[in-house]
Amino acid sequence: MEKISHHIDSIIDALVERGYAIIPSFLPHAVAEPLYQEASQIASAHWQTAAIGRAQTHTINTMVRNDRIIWLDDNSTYGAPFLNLMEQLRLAVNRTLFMGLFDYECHLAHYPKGAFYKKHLDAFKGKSNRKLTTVLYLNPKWSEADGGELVMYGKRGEVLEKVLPKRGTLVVFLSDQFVHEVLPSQKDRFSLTGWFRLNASISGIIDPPR
Ligand SMILES: O=C(O)CCC(=O)C(=O)O
Ligand SMILES: [Fe+2]
Repeated sequence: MEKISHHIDSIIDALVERGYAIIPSFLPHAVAEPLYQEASQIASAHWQTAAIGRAQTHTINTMVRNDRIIWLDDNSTYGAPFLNLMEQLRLAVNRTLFMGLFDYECHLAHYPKGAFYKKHLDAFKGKSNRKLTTVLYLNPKWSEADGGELVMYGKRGEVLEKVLPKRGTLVVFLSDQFVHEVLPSQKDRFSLTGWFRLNASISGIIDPPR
């Protein structure tokens, strides 16, 4: 508990300072292991091909990404402790940064050998209610030779960070600020990707009543 609130404080400090945070060993082994076991045992038929965009712009393009996903619902027993931590993060961000984060959506992602996700932004300014992205890695062992790094880019296209998808590492960033990509993975790569969102009715599509 002590450790988690300490992590949440460092995430908030890093968000204020540079718009993103990378916290190795954020998720305790006892929470990561059941999630990993669950994810790695789900039969391949249950995973859906990941799409790009939502609703009208929902398209499947395997040239851009070819990972596979499963949305996590609130009833997931193995997901509950993680969702609980994200709720603590949401409340702390709202309390200190007044971001007005309303809810959190999250999916498991499986990148089989050779899978990647080319450079993209998770949200376009004013066009999406996704405000803050989280990525949590579940792989018990990962080395540089396994590839699959998350690469984050700065405003001039420079590389800001290359993150190895090691178990327990949490990455948090402002969804409309950082272009990023997942380099081809040399082996099965499991993660949880989520987005804190504004209430859809106040995300710039419909003006709130005054
Ligand atoms: O798995 C990662 O490192 C990043 C995934 C990602 O960029 C996404 O799902 O939008
Ligand atoms: Fe992304």
